[in-house]
Amino acid sequence: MAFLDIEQVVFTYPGRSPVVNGVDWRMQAGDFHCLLGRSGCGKTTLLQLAAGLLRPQSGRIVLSGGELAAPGPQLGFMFQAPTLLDWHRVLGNVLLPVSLQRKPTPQDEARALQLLRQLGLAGHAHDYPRQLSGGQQSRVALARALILESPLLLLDEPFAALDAITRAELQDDLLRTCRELGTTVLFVTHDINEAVYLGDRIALMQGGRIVDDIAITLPAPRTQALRHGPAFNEICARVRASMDRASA
Ligand SMILES: Nc1ncnc2c1ncn2[C@@H]1O[C@H](COP(=O)(O)OP(=O)(O)OP(=O)(O)O)[C@@H](O)[C@H]1O
Repeated sequence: MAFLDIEQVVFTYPGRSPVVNGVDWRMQAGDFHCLLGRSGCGKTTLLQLAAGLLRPQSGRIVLSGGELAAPGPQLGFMFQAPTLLDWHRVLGNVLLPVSLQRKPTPQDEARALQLLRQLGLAGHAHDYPRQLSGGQQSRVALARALILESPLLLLDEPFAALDAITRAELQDDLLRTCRELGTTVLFVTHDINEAVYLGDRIALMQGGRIVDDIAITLPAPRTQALRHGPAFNEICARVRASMDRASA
């Protein structure tokens, strides 16, 4: 049995043709799954279905053996914009998913501070978001997505707005933290290079369907040097060719 099982899922916005059109996709526990496709092919909609934020018109989504009805603590999210609360300090923002369920304990605070330390923000716990750079705000959003140690993390182009160096650093932070926690990840991107660097598998989406699901056979843990090697470029070319075949 897969950890997250998307079975024959169809979703249509009112007055349009189906945006997700019979998706079958199985994700194994502990794997890093990238969902790659051109703009407008339905990636965000599929992620929102996987999160329980949208309900499929037909088909079903099964998480750990149970049908998914609504978002809950089993899921962590991060979107393209950090969406921090301006009136809360960094620590309060990281603790928000806990605060929505109960009063944070000293252990929760210690965990939040540890995540901030791991993400290079040790000295910023009591700053407000407006005092941070864009990359630092994204790190806070990542810590917030990780605070509940949810078994499934859903990320929608979380680093798209960042400069290349900050983006590479955050990719490594994300990989390291998810490996340590054994998190299953669904990461939406339209960047082939990013998908190959991060993914254990890449699902290609085209016209509302998953048209390929490619295993990435690069060594782990990934290091930035890998990006300059022939194996990396060869896999990028293979993924590109598969995307071109699907859209031909
Ligand atoms: N709330 C909505 N109401 C109506 N149509 C929508 C809505 N959200 C998305 N769509 C349409 O559904 C299609 C798929 O959108 P979606 O955001 O899922 O694609 P995407 O692959 O994530 O795109 P991008 O990479 O540009 O973010 C697009 O044609 C979009 O215009």
